[in-house]
Amino acid sequence: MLAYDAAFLNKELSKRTSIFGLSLWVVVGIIVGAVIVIALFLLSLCLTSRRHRRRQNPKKIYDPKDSGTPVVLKEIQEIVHLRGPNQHHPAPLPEIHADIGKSEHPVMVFSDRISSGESRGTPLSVSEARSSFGGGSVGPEVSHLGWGRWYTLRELEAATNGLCEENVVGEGGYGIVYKGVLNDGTRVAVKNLLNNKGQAEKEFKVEVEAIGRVRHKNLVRLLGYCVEGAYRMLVYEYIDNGNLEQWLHGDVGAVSPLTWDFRMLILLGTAKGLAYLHEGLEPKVVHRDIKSSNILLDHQWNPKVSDFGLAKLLCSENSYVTTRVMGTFGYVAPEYACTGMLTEKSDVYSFGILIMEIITGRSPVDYGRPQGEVNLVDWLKTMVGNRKAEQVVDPKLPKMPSLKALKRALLVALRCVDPDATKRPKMGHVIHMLEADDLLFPDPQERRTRGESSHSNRDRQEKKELNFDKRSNGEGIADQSEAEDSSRSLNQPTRWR
Ligand SMILES: Nc1ncnc2c1ncn2[C@@H]1O[C@H](COP(=O)(O)OP(=O)(O)OP(=O)(O)O)[C@@H](O)[C@H]1O
Repeated sequence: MLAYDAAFLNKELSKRTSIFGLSLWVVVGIIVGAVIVIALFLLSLCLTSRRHRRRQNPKKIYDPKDSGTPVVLKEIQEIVHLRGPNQHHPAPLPEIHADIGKSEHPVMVFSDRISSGESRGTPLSVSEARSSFGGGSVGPEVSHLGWGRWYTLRELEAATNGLCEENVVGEGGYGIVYKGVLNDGTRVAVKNLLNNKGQAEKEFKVEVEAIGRVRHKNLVRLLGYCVEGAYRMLVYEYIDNGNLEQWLHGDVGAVSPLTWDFRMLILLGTAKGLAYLHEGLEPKVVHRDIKSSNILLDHQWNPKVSDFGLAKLLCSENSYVTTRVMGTFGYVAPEYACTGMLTEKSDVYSFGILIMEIITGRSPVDYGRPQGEVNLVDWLKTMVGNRKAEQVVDPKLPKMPSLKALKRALLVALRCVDPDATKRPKMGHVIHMLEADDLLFPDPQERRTRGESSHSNRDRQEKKELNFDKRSNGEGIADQSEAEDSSRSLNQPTRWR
C-alpha cells in the first residue's frame, strides 16, 4: 500500500506543469526557497533598523516595555483630565502630591492628609497648569509656552551629544543631569528623570508647576521640559561652578577658596531666593530640601537654589499643610519630622543648618566625629554656650572672620534652628540680619540720630528686589529692633563673651 502511494506521489510530482514545462516538484521547491529568502530578508531589515535606532539613542534609561508602566498613556490621560469634558468648564485640576521621597534620603513617613478643616494649598490655576503642559497636545516638535519651551527629544539629544557619559554632571535621587549646549549656543543642564515607580513623573510635575514661572537671580531657572514617549526631561540654565557641598566637603586642599566674605555672599543670596519663594509668591513655595548640594554656584560664587522636586505650594489661607515627611537627614525641622506639619519655617530651619555648615565646614550629621560632635546643632550650641565660638570656624578658611561677623552669623543660625518654629525669623528678616553690616544690634537711639527709619531706603530696595510689590505693609522685612529683641530672648548659647 505504502509503495503504491509513493509511486503515485512520484508520478504526480513528476508531471510537467505549464510553467516553462518544469515538473511540479521543481516548482514547489522554487516557491519554498523564495519564501525562505524573503523571510530572511525581512528579518535582517528589521534587525538593522533596530540597531540603528539604538545607536541614535544610546542611553535610553527607561523603557516602558521593561517596567510595564504605560507612562505615555498616563500622561495622555492626565492631559485629557486637565482639558475636561467642556473647555469652558474644565475638570478639576488633579492635585499635585509632592510628598514623594528620594529613596536614599527618607526621613519618616506619615499619612498624607489635609490640615484640620483646611484645604491644601492649591497649585497653579487650571489654565496655568494647562499651559504648563502645553495645552494638552502631545508630540509637537516645539511648543512655546508662557514661561518656557517644550523641547524635543531630538533637540536635547543633539545638545547633550546623545546623552553621553562625558556630559554627565551629576546624579540625584531622581535622575541623571547632563550638561549640554542648545542650537542657539545656550548652555543647559538637562535632568533626565528616571522612572522610579512613577515618582519621577511626580517630581516632573512638581518642578514644572513650582518653578516654571519663577524668576529670581538666586533660583535656578527652569527653561523648559521635554515630554516624549517615556522620556521626562527638565531643562535648566547651566550653573558652572559645582555645588556648595562639593566646595565645603570635597577635596579642595588645605585652604578653601571659599573666603568668609564669599560664604556670607552665598548665604545672603540663598536667603534672598528663599524669601522670594516664601514671601514674594502666591501660593508660596516651601522648598523642603534646602541643603548644601542643592545650592549651585557660579564663578563669582553667586548661589542658585536648585532641585524643587520636593517643593510644596502653600496658599495664604493655610498656615500649614500636613504631609508625608521628606527631606534630607540632618536638615529637617524637628516639628515637621515629628508631626508632618509643614510651613515655610521648615525651610528656615534647614537654612539655619546651612549657615552652621558654612561656618564650620562640618556636615549636619557626621558619624566619623567623636561622640558629642556627631550632631552639628548640638555641638555648636555647646561650643557657643562654653564661650568657644572661635573654635567652631572651618579650619580651612583662609582667614578668620572678625568676632563680630562670626557672632552675627552664629546668632542668625541659632535663631533659625529655634526648636519653636513660631520664634524662627522669616527669611526676609534673616536677610536683614545677615546684611546688617556694622549695625548688628544698633542702638535704636543711634539709628534715629542717623535719620534711619525702620523702612529705610535699603528696606524699600530690598522689597523691590524680592518682588514684594504686592505687600503694602513691608511685613517680612522686620525692623532691626526686632532682631535686637529676639537676640535678647535667645537662651544660653547666645550669651557672648
Ligand atoms: N542647573 C544645573 N547646572 C549645573 N549642574 C547642575 C544643575 N542642576 C543640577 N546639577 C548638578 O547635578 C547633580 C545632581 O543634581 P540633582 O538635583 O539631580 O540631585 P541632588 O540634589 O544632588 O541629589 P538629590 O536629588 O538626591 O537630593 C548635582 O551635583 C548638581 O550639582
